[in-house]
Amino acid sequence: MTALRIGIVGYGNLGRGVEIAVSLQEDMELVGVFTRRDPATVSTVHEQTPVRSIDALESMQDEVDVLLLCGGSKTDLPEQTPLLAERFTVVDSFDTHARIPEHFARVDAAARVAGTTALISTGWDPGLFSINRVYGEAILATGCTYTFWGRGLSQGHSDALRRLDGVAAAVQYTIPSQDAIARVRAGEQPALSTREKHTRECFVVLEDGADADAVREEIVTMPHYFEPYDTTVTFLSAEELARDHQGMPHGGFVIRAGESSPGTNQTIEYRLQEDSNPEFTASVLVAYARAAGRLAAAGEHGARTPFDVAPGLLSPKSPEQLRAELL
Ligand SMILES: NC(=O)C1=CN([C@@H]2O[C@H](COP(=O)(O)OP(=O)(O)OC[C@H]3O[C@@H](n4cnc5c(N)ncnc54)[C@H](OP(=O)(O)O)[C@@H]3O)[C@@H](O)[C@H]2O)C=CC1
Ligand SMILES: N[C@@H](C[C@H]1CC(C(=O)O)=NO1)C(=O)O
Repeated sequence: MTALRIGIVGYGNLGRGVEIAVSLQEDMELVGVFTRRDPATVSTVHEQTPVRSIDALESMQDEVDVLLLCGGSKTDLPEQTPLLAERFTVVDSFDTHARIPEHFARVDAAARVAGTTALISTGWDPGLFSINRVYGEAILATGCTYTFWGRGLSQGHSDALRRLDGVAAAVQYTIPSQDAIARVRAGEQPALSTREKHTRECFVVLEDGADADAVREEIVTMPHYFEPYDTTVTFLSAEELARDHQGMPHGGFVIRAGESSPGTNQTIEYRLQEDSNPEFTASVLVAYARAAGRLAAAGEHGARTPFDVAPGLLSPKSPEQLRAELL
């Protein structure tokens, strides 16, 4: 069987994770990394991984089956996904939840005209957690659904910080409210506002001459990312960031607490615990790359979300093997 030829667009935490994840797949091969920076300045996990300018994609349409787009959701993917969907089958991890409908529409328009396949918002949230929220609400029609993240490093929120003028480097940790979790687990089915479920802690290295108060204000008022939350901002040196904030663990869980009949309680829970958020997310993207290749081969054109992708398409096993081994 011909290996699925994968291209990585954008080489940061997620791109590095995809490079590793692809190397573990027997049915895939990595064509290379495509970056907006000078390729000579980008060092990869595996020294044999080719690194090219993103411009090289212009002439490589016939050399890549699926592009995995590893740019940031704040500013990269809104531009890159629809543009690259004009010529390639693409998979992204777009995670600005409030903007997913508009992202879907733009990518879908490009992919339909081009006759390509585009899977958007794959990952774990949006992604695996989204799927479990749908399962929960479809199965337990009466009930409440809750999502809690962390304590861990959100890549999307960290990326959003790094895009601000005056910010040289930054990370963001998401902290769930233990009181909110306790109330949910006690079966209260509480109505919880966004602010009551999580707080956000930002650690920011300023560029020389940057105005700390102005940066702080930009952060805490940032729509969708920080404005709906109680957010703290701590400024530190590049040395402190490198010393104290290297790991990228994360995780969380989705709970659907409901009733199948009055007084008969049912609970569905799906939990993730990640030593490395980027490596886990990359593993999800690579599984969806397999699905995207199959959907493209079947002539399924346009944009799709994880809601639209049958689980079996993610597996390297054949439908016959799945029925025999995992059903
Ligand atoms: N759906 C989900 O569950 C999840 C989604 N995500 C998404 O993944 C996105 C990417 O996260 P992450 O990989 O951590 O972001 P990074 O900031 O590490 O990388 C984003 C882009 O920035 C560029 N870049 C990386 N390093 C440098 C550098 N040293 N100097 C200049 N540019 C650089 C790269 O593009 P280039 O090579 O072209 O310069 C890269 O693609 C997040 O924004 C988030 O939206 C993440 C986790 C979970
Ligand atoms: N998209 C998130 C994945 C999860 C984590 C998260 C958060 O901490 O706010 N929201 O969704 C990420 O970029 O890490």
